[in-house]
Amino acid sequence: MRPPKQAPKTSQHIGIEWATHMVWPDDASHKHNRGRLAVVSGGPLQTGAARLCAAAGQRIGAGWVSLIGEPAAALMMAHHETERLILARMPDHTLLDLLYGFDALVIGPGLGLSPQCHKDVVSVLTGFDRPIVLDGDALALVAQDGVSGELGQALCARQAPVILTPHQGEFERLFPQANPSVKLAATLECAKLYRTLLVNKGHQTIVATPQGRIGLSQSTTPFCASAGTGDVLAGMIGGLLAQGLEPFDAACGGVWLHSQAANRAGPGLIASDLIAHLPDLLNELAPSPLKRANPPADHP
Ligand SMILES: NC(=O)C1=CN([C@@H]2O[C@H](COP(=O)(O)OP(=O)(O)OC[C@H]3O[C@@H](n4cnc5c(N)ncnc54)[C@H](O)[C@@H]3O)[C@@H](O)[C@H]2O)[C@@H](O)CC1
Ligand SMILES: Nc1ncnc2c1ncn2[C@@H]1O[C@H](COP(=O)(O)OP(=O)(O)O)[C@@H](O)[C@H]1O
Repeated sequence: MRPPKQAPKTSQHIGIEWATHMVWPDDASHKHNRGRLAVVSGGPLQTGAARLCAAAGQRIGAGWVSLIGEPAAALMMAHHETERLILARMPDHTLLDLLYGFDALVIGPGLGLSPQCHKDVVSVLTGFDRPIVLDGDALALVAQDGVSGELGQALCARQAPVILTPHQGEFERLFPQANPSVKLAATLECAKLYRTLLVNKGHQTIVATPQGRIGLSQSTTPFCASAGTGDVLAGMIGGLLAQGLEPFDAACGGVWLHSQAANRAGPGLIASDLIAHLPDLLNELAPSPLKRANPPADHP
C-alpha cells in the first residue's frame, strides 16, 4: 500500500483548543488527588534528565511527584530537590513495589542501558497498570529488542496506555524501515506496529495513535533543539496523564504547552526555561476564579 500523501481526515493541528482538556484544582483538591507522578532516575551521575522531567510534571499540575533512584542516585537527588519526593530503591525493592499508588510513570530519561534497566522497563510494561511515558534510554532498549523482542512484545500486549516520545534518531532506531521523507506515514505505521501512541518529535511533531488519529504541531522555535527539552516534554505529558487526561489529549496538550513555552523563551532557551514559563501560560488558560491575583494598583 502506498503511504498517504496528505494528512488523513482524522488529523488535527495541535492548537490552543487542547487547553480545554486541562484539569484544574477545586476546593476539594489536595496533593494526593491532583495526580501522583513517578519518574525513574538513572545512576548518580545521570539524575539531571529525570529531575527536569519530574519538575515539568509537577509544574504542569501533578500534585505529588516522586523521583526514584538507587541509593547513590537518591542521595544525589536529595541534594538538589525540594518539592519532589525522593524514593531510594534499596536492593530488596522491586520497581513495582515503589510504584504502588502512583497514577502515571515516566521512565527512560537518563535511565541507562544496563540489563537491570531492561528488566525494569519490562516489569513496568507488564506490571504497572497506569499510564506510562517511555522516553530516552527506554526507547533505546525497545529499539535494541525490536518489535519481536521482549520489550516490543510487552508493548504490543500491554492493555494500559503507553506513550513513546522518540526524537528522530530514536524513531529511526525503533522503526528502521521508516522512510524519513514521509514522516507522517512512517509515524502512523510505527504506532500500528508497536500498538502504542507515538509522539514523533522534531521541527514537526506528530502525535499518532494505532487507530490512525493524528495531531500535528510545527509551531515551535528551533531554539528548542537543546539538551533536556525532550525530558521536559516527557514530564509534561506524564504530569497531564497523572491528572487523568486521556492519553491522546495528554500527548497533544503536552506538545502544545511545550511549544508555547519554548516560543516564549526564544533565543537562549535551555530546558529548564520551558518549566519556568509554564506558570504564566497556565495562568492565562485557567478559569477566571483561579487566575493569579493582580497586585493592587498602588502596589509598589
Ligand atoms: N540533563 C541531562 O542529564 C540530559 C540527559 N539526556 C539523556 O541522555 C541519554 C541519551 O540521549 P540522546 O538523545 O543523546 O539519545 P541517544 O544517545 O540514544 O541518541 C542520540 C543519537 O541519535 C542521533 N540523532 C539523530 N537525529 C537526532 C535528533 N533529532 N535528536 C537527537 N539525536 C538525534 C544523534 O546523532 C546521536 O547519534 C538519554 O537517556 C537522555 O534522556 C538527554 O535527554 C539530554 C539531557
Ligand atoms: N529544530 C527544531 N524545531 C523545533 N523543535 C525542535 C527542534 N529540534 C528539537 N525540537 C524539540 O525539542 C525537543 C528535543 O527532544 P529530545 O531530542 O528528545 O531532547 P533531550 O533528549 O535532550 O531531552 C523535542 O520536543 C523536539 O520536538
